[in-house]
Amino acid sequence: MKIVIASNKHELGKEAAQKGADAIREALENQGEAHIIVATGASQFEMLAELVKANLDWSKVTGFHLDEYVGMPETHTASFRKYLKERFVDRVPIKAFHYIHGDAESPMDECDRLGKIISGVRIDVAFVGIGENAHLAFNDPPADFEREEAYFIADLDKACRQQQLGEGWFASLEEVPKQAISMSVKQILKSKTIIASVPDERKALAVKKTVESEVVPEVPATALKLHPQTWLYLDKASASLLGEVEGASA
Ligand SMILES: N[C@@H]1[C@@H](O)[C@H](O)[C@@H](COP(=O)(O)O)O[C@@H]1O
Repeated sequence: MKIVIASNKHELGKEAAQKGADAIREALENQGEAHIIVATGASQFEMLAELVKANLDWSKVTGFHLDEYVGMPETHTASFRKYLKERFVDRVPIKAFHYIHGDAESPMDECDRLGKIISGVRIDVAFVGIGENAHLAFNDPPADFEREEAYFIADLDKACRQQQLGEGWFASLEEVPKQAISMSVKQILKSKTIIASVPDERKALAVKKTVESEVVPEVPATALKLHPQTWLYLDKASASLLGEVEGASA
């Protein structure tokens, strides 16, 4: 895992977006098309704001949605579809974007539908975040690193729901859904390049555990270390609890 420590979250956004755009460009040059995974959350704000400015042939890029709450209508302020639409999809002339319909009548069928679409597709870049509990998408601790399905229904525990509430997308804990449709760890790790954008002090402990612990299900984001092309973008605040990190560039 390569670690880059930027001076602040805006620089982080610029550097992560540039790395991602370069990887997309390379895929376009080599294969004539590119497939990407896009995450949501406050941690992706600056990166996405820069990525949409990248000079790329977006008409040859297809996107996949990382996770969404079960039962969530697209109009809700916390909807990840709404977020992706407003901050990414509507801002670039992208070929296609495969949203997770959290409010599908059968969430299981929705997982199967998306699983069929993504299976066999070469994913060039996955843009992800890491939660305060070190989750990856909604692979909460302890995460199942061996899960084969591309998408699954995750039960969200109180700690996870509390974190979502803390970010300000919901008015009360009762409003935070108890389930989500999430991409699996295995599916995320199939991506050729993984770009994890993780700014802010509230992530400092999760970052420390991710970097310093062994690869363990109790710290889901440690799975990123199994991948040879993971780039972890931090700012000074999220890196503040790290000891001397070998190979980190400031
Ligand atoms: N499940 C989502 C993930 O897709 C996101 O990458 C991560 C970090 O979120 P945030 O950036 O809001 O801290 O946790 C959220 O809850």
